[in-house]
Amino acid sequence: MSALPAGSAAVPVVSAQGVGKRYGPTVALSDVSLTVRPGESHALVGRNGAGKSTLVSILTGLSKTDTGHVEFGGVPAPPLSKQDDWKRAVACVYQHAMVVPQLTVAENLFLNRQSGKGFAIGWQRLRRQARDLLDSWDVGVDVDTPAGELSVEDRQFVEIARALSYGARFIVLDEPTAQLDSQAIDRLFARMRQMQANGVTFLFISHHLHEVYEVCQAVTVLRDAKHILTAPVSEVGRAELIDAMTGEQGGLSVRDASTREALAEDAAEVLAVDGLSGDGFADVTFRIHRGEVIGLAGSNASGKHQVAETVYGLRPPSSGTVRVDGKPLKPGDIPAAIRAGIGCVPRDRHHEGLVLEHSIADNATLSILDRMGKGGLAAPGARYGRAVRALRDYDIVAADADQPVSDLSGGNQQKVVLARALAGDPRLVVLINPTAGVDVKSKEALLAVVDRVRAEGKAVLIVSDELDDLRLSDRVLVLRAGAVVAEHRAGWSDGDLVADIEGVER
Ligand SMILES: Nc1ncnc2c1ncn2[C@@H]1O[C@H](COP(=O)(O)OP(=O)(O)OP(=O)(O)O)[C@@H](O)[C@H]1O
Repeated sequence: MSALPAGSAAVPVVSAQGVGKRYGPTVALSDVSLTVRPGESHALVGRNGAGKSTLVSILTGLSKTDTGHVEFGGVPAPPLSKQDDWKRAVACVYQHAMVVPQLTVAENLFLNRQSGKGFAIGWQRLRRQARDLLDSWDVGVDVDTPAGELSVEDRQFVEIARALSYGARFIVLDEPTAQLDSQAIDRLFARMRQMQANGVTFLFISHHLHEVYEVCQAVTVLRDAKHILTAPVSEVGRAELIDAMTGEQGGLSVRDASTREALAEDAAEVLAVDGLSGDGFADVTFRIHRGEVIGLAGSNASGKHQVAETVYGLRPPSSGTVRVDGKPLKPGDIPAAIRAGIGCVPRDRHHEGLVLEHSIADNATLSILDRMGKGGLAAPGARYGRAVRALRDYDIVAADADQPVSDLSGGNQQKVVLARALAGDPRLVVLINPTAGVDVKSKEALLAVVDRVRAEGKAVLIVSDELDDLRLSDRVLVLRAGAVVAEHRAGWSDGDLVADIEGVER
């Protein structure tokens, strides 16, 4: 396939018409069309399971349509067997790294593309080519760094540069902001605008609708596998967008802790963290009582994740103590934390959260197998029953509870992780970015579940980049450079909290 005709407003960069896709009984896409114009950033939004990733897999040559057809720049998409042709047309930057972590940036960029006769000459040229490529797109990353050591932000830029080096000028960004803090998001958006000005077109997937308004010019909404609307962003209001996504009228409501009754004076203490220090944080002290929610806020470098991960035993502290119900917790020991009554939603559901090839029922009950039957063998009926309840309680879109978790959309996988965290009736729930990848409406449902378990008397620790997640908190502790620098009681204003997170005066 030849390179895309650039800059021609008449010929769409990509045009998908009447696309249909089934997975067994599941209709993932039904008669979906999408047209993306050159030089725009086009948002693709929809609730969890709406079909966004399925459409992306078709637009990037990873899977085949059952019906319909796709064109790039007016030319029919290549057959799936011609992956090099696909690479010249389009690339997707996923939330999860598509680089080989042990290899350097230069090797990742030009892997399998080395030329030059002698080995030594080849390597030098490879490094120079890599540096030239990154310089030409203004990406300030050292080409000798092992890719596994890159920040998420730099890794994404390297992957974008790699796509551009194949000639692709159409790039799909699949929830690119999910793991970035606000400063990194600003940098990403600035870079997107700069690349757009240089002829790059983006398809941008995000559950954060304000980002759609900030960086996109057009938006397409999918719902229940169908195309609902495509319009210029300037012509669709936020409420209308949410209505299109949900098929219902009415906005969102996330309960703010300031609207509920104050915590009882005599509420028992569940978690006591004293003088806790470790990798990336120092001397952190706080308490959480029954029925109380504490939020931890800060940039990605603030140490907030490390504090929470130390509480649930993923990391050993260098000093300080964690006590649950007055009893010291064995440091760095997750099973001990679970036995002490801690349930957690970890930071990365793929590595610490789920057994992807197992069913929803297995995953949702993983933390409580020992309690459901002798020797960890729970009766299949009991597990299935619990899982069916989880599907309902957590708004999980799935064919049934026996479906492997790997078949679920990203947001629905996250809901299974939350179901599992709460399945064991823990005393303390530690939630790290609990609504990452979860659509706006499901987020409301998940936060309502967290509020319910709080009302039942559990203690909750929420670490999140999202202000909506933190609104449930009685108090939000702000960390900067590993230290708690501010505390905000429920009812804080967004501006004040963000100013403290960023460390700027207001
Ligand atoms: N490999 C698969 N096998 C079976 N079903 C699948 C498979 N991949 C996706 N599905 C189903 O297809 C539907 C669409 O999923 P898709 O991943 O495209 O949603 P999404 O819009 O990307 O959601 P999210 O926002 O949660 O990422 C879902 O019902 C999902 O369970």
